Amino acid sequence: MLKIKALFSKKKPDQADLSQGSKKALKGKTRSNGTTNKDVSEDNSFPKKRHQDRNVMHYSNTIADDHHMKSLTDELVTTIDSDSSPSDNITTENIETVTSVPAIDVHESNDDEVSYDPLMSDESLPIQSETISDIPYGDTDDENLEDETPEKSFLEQKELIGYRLINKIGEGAFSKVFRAIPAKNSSNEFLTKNYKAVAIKVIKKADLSSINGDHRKKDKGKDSTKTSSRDQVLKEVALHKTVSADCSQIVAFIDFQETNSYYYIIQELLTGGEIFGEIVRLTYFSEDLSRHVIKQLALAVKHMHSLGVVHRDIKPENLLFEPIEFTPSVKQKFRKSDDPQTKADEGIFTPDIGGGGIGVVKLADFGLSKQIFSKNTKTPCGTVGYTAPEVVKDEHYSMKVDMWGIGCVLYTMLCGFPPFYDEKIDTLTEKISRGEYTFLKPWWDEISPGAKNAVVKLLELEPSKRYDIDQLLDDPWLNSYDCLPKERESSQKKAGTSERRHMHKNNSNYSKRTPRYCFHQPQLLCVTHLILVTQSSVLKKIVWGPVGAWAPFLKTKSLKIITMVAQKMNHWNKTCSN
Ligand SMILES: Nc1ncnc2c1ncn2[C@@H]1O[C@H](COP(=O)(O)OP(=O)(O)OP(=O)(O)O)[C@@H](O)[C@H]1O
Repeated sequence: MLKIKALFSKKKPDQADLSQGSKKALKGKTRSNGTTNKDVSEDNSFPKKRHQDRNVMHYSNTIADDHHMKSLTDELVTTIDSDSSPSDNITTENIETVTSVPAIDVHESNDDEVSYDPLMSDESLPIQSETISDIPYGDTDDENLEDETPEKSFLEQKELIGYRLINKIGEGAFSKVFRAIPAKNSSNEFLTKNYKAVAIKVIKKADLSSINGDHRKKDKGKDSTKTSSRDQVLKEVALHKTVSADCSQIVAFIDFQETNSYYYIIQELLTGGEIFGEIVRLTYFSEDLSRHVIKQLALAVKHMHSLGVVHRDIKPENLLFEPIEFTPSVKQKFRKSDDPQTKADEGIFTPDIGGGGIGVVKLADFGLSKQIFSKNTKTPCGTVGYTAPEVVKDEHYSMKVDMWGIGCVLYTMLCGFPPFYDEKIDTLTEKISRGEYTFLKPWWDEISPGAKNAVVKLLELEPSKRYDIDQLLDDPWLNSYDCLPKERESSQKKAGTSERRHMHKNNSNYSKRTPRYCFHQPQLLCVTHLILVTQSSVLKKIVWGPVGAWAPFLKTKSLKIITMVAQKMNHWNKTCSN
């Protein structure tokens, strides 16, 4: 089955992902463009709206009634079924009728396009007919002028209604992500109450059809490809909208527009960027900071699983965060494997707030998410290094694949390199299918048995023995705090599940020792960056068609990564020769 969603998500092996993510981290982040963290779902005031531009279709943000949801669901299920290859095991027995997926209200404004909202009355909708060019730029406060002045004139701006693109903040394989502001004097101005700025993922339709290399689709002709890509985007949006409602650990969905040339997914802006970049910056996270991230991720996954939705692409690149003020350590603590010259200070961890500049963490990117309605699904997807063995082995899998992904993230945060890596995709696949990973010395020497136990329970080969999300949330390590006095810790534990929502502090109790080890260089995160930077042809050997399809589109990695790797290798070489 061709998962077109995978094409949107430039799915790639883990280290390819790492390289991609670090590119952004290394070029630095803008952490000053604040937005409130208020969940959009709290605001019921989104108006139903339409505009009369014949070139633009508007998708209102309202939740449709059951009838509408059923018709969209039927359409999506049809899409899934018609998109399946014989090897897929998604049957109608496995798929119950979706009643929880809110439909996207699609309003016809172009005669060539289809309307999906038979129940929406025109009279009930305020008219939104302004275009961005109608909106004056000069009505901003002086202090906000810089934040609100577009960096340049973006092509993508032309067809976008009610938002002003300010600057590009990210790029996927088939999308660009912009920081934008709800335009003043537009019907979106009310959004500024909750969102000073938003993130807009722009997918160019032409790019989707040009990269859709699935031979089955080609056989069906261009139109079916176009329809399938569109359905896939609508499905991603519908799932994003569903799962982000009432969950503050998931990036909020705000709005969606489709125009002649683009899809625009408007979402909450997380100004810190990806957790991945922070792992590269800090080399690894302390146990308390790792907990801080995993707890929030676990709550997001708990919410998704309770809705029957599996994310299927949990990785550090898909965890975004809001920055917090950094408080330097009074005396920086090092692990014995650290290079004191280059190890960045994580700073002081503040309970309920975070540390290392990382505050609120939210799960993003629902391009591979799927609503499953029974235990099993069997669609190959995901990012190779973080993929569960049952997926690699092409067996049935379920929600437990997300638990494996959490295990990979936890492992990576704790030590700074992923649990499974091999230059050769075939060998990597083998390692994953055997669950072959180790707590490598010296990097894992100072990591607590509790943390290791959590990793072991998450990276359990047999899905039925692997932690489920509730077991993870009850894990003793996840609910203990290195930084807190024991009395406070036990009282926090007694407080039960409500405590799960709080963040905890670390004053770091790691011992400071001088490193004198010969490092296993190829296992290290930064070296794996280098390997993939220089040997990207490896990516073309990816076993899965859907994943292979994006391989040629992977971008050349930043020179800065190579420079950083060279510096680190220089240090390791020196250490080895001592
Ligand atoms: N809501 C957001 N707030 C801040 N940055 C974002 C947001 N959404 C995406 N980004 C940034 O834009 C980049 C690309 O976004 P996204 O991952 O959604 O695109 P994609 O095409 O799905 O990419 P991928 O191929 O990695 O799945 C990400 O690296 C992320 O850093």
